Amino acid sequence: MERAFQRTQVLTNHLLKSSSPLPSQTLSSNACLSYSPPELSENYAFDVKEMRTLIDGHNLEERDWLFGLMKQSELFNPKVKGGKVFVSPDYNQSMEQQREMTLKRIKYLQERGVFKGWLTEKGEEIEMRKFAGFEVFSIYDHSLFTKLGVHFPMGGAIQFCGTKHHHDKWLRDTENYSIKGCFAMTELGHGSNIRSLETVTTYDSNTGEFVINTPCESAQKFWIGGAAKHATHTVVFSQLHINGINQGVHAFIVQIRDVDGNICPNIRIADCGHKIGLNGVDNGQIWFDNVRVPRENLLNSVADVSPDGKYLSSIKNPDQRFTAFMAPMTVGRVNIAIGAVYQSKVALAITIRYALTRRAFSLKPNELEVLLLDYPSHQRRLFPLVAKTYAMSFAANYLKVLYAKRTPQSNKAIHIVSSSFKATFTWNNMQILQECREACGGQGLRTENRVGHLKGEHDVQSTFEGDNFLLMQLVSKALFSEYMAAQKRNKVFKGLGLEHMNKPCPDIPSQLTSTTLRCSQFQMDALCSRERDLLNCFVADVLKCKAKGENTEQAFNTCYELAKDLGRAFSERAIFQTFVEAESTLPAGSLKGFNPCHLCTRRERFASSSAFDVLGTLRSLYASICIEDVSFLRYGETLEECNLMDIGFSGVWYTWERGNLQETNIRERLDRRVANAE
Ligand SMILES: Cc1cc2nc3c(=O)[nH]c(=O)nc-3n(C[C@H](O)[C@H](O)[C@H](O)COP(=O)(O)OP(=O)(O)OC[C@H]3O[C@@H](n4cnc5c(N)ncnc54)[C@H](O)[C@@H]3O)c2cc1C
Repeated sequence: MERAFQRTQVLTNHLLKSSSPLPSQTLSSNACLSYSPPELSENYAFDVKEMRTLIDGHNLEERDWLFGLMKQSELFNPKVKGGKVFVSPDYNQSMEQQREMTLKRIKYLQERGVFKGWLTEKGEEIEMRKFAGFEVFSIYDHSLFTKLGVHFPMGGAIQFCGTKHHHDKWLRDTENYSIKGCFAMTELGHGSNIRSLETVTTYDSNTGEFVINTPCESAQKFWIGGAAKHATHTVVFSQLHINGINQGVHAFIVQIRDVDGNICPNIRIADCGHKIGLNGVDNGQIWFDNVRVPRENLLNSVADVSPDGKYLSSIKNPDQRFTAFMAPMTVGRVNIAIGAVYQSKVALAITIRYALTRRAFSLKPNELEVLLLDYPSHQRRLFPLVAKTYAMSFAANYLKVLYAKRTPQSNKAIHIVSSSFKATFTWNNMQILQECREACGGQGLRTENRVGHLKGEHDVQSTFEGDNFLLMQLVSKALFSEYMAAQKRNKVFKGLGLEHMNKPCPDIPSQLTSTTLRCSQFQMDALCSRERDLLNCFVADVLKCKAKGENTEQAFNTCYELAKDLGRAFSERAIFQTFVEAESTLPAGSLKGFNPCHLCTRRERFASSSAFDVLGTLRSLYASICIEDVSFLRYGETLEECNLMDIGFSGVWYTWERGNLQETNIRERLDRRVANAE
């Protein structure tokens, strides 16, 4: 017995020791474990604050205040490391705990006045404040971002689809979170195809009430963020049947829980359960069993029903009415797009810091192992993604302003640009997260290091608020309509950046020197040529299909591949344009005219390149990634043009890497390559 006790004692001591950190004197510090944050050891050749002002773009103080609020509260799990406070969710929490935590965080922020004016004030300033807020939430946690991203759009639907009595009745309570909102559009049977929703609402003129019903299982609302646990109200999207005529999809405010959180009569709710990410959001299913709501709960800015049951709308065309209903919903898409940019920034910041710390292999015997970021292959993996993220930042800033300053005339452009940017940014984001995960090796898989975890959290971005694939098709269809309208009325292209179509096709210079390749005009010409080429091909192919008897939808279906390429070409040209515009607004100074890659200031081979201009280099890099696109090669008019584009890509890289080869004639390299190939 005593021996057994002794053995247990020995084992207990052993286990206790092995679970505590190893005593430091047993291991000497090794170069591969020493870490100094780049901001301490690197001599930045540019003004970091100036760069932040440029890429964050607006409401910097507001953002810092929000970060400060998070750092002050235990709810945001603050931890002090190296004299700095870091906040991040506790990744060990269960789904239920994460949901409760998200709710508590929202309440904490609300009590400190973060959402003040978000629904009750109007104008550009408040819109930009909201965007800044969403960007900060997205840096912290996708669940916080998304839970607010379904609550405030419900408020937005009331704001835009409702009229004064809705505003007076609902907006203040929604803003101060005494009403917790959700947005019930998707059904089990219909997600992308919203026009075919199966929920049915009829009007009872005897009581002056609408009656909302889920007539079949496929009509149950599905995936509704906030519905499973917390939401008290929802905006329901439903077909409106008046006197036996279906007037199409309309939106109604419905209370689904009372103040104590009990589910209201004739409503059934189920939980969608655990997801691959975003578990701090309680997604739910909802069934409406002939739920009655007052006539006033129809959001009636576009259409109304009179007390005696007459359908009234100034928009007679059902297609236009549907578009008018959906127009205010673009804000969700804008928010997702801007959130994706910040996720890319988070992942790249973590990965590049890791690459500035981690050493692997020596190139010569007995030499210090090489830092990951000193490997050209590692630079090649990460720097194009940095360039992409800068480009997306400028494009996001443009999109926010476009939305904040919206007018009825700009709604179409917002719809098309937000669709294209949402799809492009979220796809880019997933590509960046995957590359970053791999570039962090095994550490990328540790949840605490965020990068791998973010993949699961953000995967849904390509699906909600419009499936990316379908959004890109929508963009191409819109471009087709622009083209046909311009031709039919014999008018010039105006808007969406398509004005280049009014000019002759740009010339690609025969002598492509590195200076030409780095010139923004050449890059813009190249991207415009690709867009022009694809748009011409797409229109020609759709018209050919129609001539063979297909209707327009069938023709779009047949030409899906061109539609996809055209959507991408439009996006990349539009994004690039915002880069050039952002650059042109800057005075020459710290951000124009320093080392091409501040991440590499201590690398010898960049030491001689201090005359470079970081934004110009990142812009060239972004252009080169786009120009590399296979579809450009496929649709280039001549073989020579294709090859020029091909060499354009390597040329930009080549000059960037070598730094001082300003006068290299890239054509010579092309000729050599073509000769070799033959
Ligand atoms: C975590 C999460 C949260 C969500 N939150 C909400 C919410 O709060 N409120 C809400 O209303 N909804 C919400 N949704 C639903 C979301 O908006 C839908 O999932 C989305 O609209 C896609 O619909 P679907 O899932 O039915 O996909 P489907 O429409 O079935 O699409 C499936 C695939 O088919 C493809 N496809 C569809 N049609 C075509 C076509 N014509 N041609 C070629 N390909 C096609 C699509 O590209 C897609 O890849 C949420 C979803 C998730 C996963």
